[in-house]
Amino acid sequence: MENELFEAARGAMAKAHAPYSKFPVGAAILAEDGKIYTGANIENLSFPEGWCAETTAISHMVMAGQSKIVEVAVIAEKLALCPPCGGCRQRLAEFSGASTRIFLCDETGVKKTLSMSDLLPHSFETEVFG
Ligand SMILES: O=c1ccn([C@H]2C[C@H](O)[C@@H](CO)O2)c(=O)[nH]1
Ligand SMILES: [Zn+2]
Repeated sequence: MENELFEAARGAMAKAHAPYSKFPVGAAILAEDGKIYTGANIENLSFPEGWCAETTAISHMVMAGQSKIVEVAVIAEKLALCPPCGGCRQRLAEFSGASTRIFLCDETGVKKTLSMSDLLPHSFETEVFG
């Protein structure tokens, strides 16, 4: 599944809209239903209005009715590895467990595997919202 997720993330990266940063990113999420949901970064001329590949993939997963992430793969065209940004770590954590695996890929495959708790230790938790 690791390899399938890598291929899906790479395919998603090809759809990035990143004319400003020229930094295409692709993400693929394996959800509880066994399906893969993909995303790419989508930038905007008004720079802060763009968003990340992981965020697009989460949107696709949620709109398909899924709320549990099993595994994630992320790939960028121009970096050896592309660990999710802080905001995406928080968004991924919303639908993950501490041991959910995140595969950091380059163009040849999975290069590093981290857990959600590696990426976001001491994450925000509260019982205030039930
Ligand atoms: O984990 C990351 C980090 C960055 N980006 C995007 C945001 C922006 O479009 C470009 C450069 O930061 O890469 C992602 O999609 N995911
Ligand atoms: Zn991000």
